[in-house]
Amino acid sequence: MNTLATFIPRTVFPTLESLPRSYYLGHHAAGLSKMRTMLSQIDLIIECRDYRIPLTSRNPLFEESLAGRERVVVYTKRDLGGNGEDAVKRHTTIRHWQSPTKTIFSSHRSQKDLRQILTHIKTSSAACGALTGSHLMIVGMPNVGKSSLLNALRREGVGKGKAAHTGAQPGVTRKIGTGVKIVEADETTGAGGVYLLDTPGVFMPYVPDAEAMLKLALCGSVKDTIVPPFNLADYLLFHVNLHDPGVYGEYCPPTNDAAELLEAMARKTGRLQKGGTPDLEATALWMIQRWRNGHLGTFLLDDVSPESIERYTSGEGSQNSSISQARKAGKEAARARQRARRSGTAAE
Ligand SMILES: Nc1nc2c(ncn2[C@@H]2O[C@H](COP(=O)(O)OP(=O)(O)OP(=O)(O)O)[C@@H](O)[C@H]2O)c(=O)[nH]1
Repeated sequence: MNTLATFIPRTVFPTLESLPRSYYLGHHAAGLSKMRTMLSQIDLIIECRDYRIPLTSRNPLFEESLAGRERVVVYTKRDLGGNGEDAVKRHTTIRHWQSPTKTIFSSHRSQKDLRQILTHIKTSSAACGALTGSHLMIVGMPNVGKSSLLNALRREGVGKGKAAHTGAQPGVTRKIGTGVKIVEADETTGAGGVYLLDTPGVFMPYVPDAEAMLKLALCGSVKDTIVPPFNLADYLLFHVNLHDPGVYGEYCPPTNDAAELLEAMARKTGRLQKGGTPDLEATALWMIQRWRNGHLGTFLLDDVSPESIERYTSGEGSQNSSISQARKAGKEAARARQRARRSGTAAE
């Protein structure tokens, strides 16, 4: 019997209440505060979000802290989200949601996408008419692809090489750099050049639910040690099965059991511990990396429909109150640690 035809994937993933829900680091807060002080010199903000999680990778902090500047939203890593009719429909839905803010879907390797971003930048810069040039800032969650986009825009715009470091783990950029030229000045029109400022990725103070944390972790927005790799691989398997369980056919038949798949992968790829026991954690990390590189199917983790956007936006109020609750809880925990240190009972 064809197991692929009879296989029934899970339609619900269990809530993992014990997962950490915060990852707001010192350099995130410092970066955001510096961005705020520089805002008056900025003509346009490029806000990057991850195409695979268009709703979940929106950081409300950017709305709150960087308001009052023109903005363009760029959904990065579009190549990892799949194409076809579904993509056209979802782009329309997202654009409608973001309207009147300009929204662009991009892959850092697509010349067409880069040109579209550059055209928008040039139009917007011409409108602000600064002879000394215009200054842009690129912001977004950690690992969303800001530095890669900056390098790609520079390559496409002025034909120059890499200016910013990039990497597969979050937190490669920790400080705001100096402006990098991405468009030359135009002597015929008198328009100045366009300079883009890279910034450190900023995580949200508090993630609204455990599933959102799994999505952010899977897309690489938090370090791979924060959420147990087995949970991440299990959540990934849940999504892979909903799209095409055939993609892991070389390892095992369709399954809802992450341990079964990981064990088969470990044996086939030689990820074994002493005594030949499969190393499930190392294999989970390898499986996640394969998906991040587009090898286990290309699809979104967020549901994008007018209804899900409505649910997301109606939950924003509670999200903002969770942010203030998280801040209060953070301050209270710091005070408790201080009291414990003073009384000599600290147990950190
Ligand atoms: N497939 C694909 N990968 C991308 C794209 N953009 C970036 N990446 C990859 O995503 C990872 C993170 O990219 P970075 O540019 O370092 O991300 P960042 O937002 O600057 O990261 P922080 O330093 O944490 O702020 C790297 O492994 C990039 O190669 C894209 O459009 N498509």
